Amino acid sequence: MRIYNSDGSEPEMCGNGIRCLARFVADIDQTAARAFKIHTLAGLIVPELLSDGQVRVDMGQPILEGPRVPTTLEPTQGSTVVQQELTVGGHTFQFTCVSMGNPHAVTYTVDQQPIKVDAVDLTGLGPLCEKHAVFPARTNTEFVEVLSRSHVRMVVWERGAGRTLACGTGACAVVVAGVLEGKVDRCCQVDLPGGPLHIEWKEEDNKVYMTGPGELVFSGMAHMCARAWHVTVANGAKCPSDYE
Ligand SMILES: N[C@@H](CCC[C@H](N)C(=O)O)C(=O)O
Repeated sequence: MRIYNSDGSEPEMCGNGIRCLARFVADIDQTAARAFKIHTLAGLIVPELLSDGQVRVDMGQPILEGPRVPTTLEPTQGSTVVQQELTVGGHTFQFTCVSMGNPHAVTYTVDQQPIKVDAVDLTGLGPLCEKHAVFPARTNTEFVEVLSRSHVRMVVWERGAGRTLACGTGACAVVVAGVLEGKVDRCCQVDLPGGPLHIEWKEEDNKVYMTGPGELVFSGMAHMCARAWHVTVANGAKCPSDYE
């Protein structure tokens, strides 16, 4: 799977995208397997269709070493950046930095107070975080409110895409960061503006598992460039006119 942000940049992974891809493949080929191994720039990712229609995804192990996230923020726990202070837009945040193949900066506090997501100035702060010099590959930024140890709310400013309704890799990073900060349990519901995701960071294998929906919203046809036709033809179309 390859994916592009709306600014044209190519991220390593997309949690929403991989659930949608699994749902799409299963819907167009009812005989297809119920679990898929999908190569991404973040490595092998394994989504599985559940009997209740949800998609559970083995998202792999989080990357926690600061330079590999990447961030130049000073590590606070071994090589991991946990609750490191950074002032952005006149406010001080405590960022925990996690890579799920793509980089995330997660904060549960603003000016030493717990975040209330409804009060976050996402369009003001998001671009400043995304392009801050301490994030050399830019970053996705998650602002999180704790409802209980097994339930949080988040809003996200995505690298290359801005405000979005949901971010699967972001929800995973939020739970990993929350566990590292001692704020949430390893199994946690994450409410996003687009709906909830269930995240588990398993102690046994150190992998993060994401469960959520993938739903058909619309279907349509598009004329694609010559390069894209190779993909379509390889998938069985006889000629471009099949799609006209
Ligand atoms: N903007 C992200 C890539 C997309 C993430 C996605 N929304 C998700 O669901 O994980 C990036 O540039 O890393």
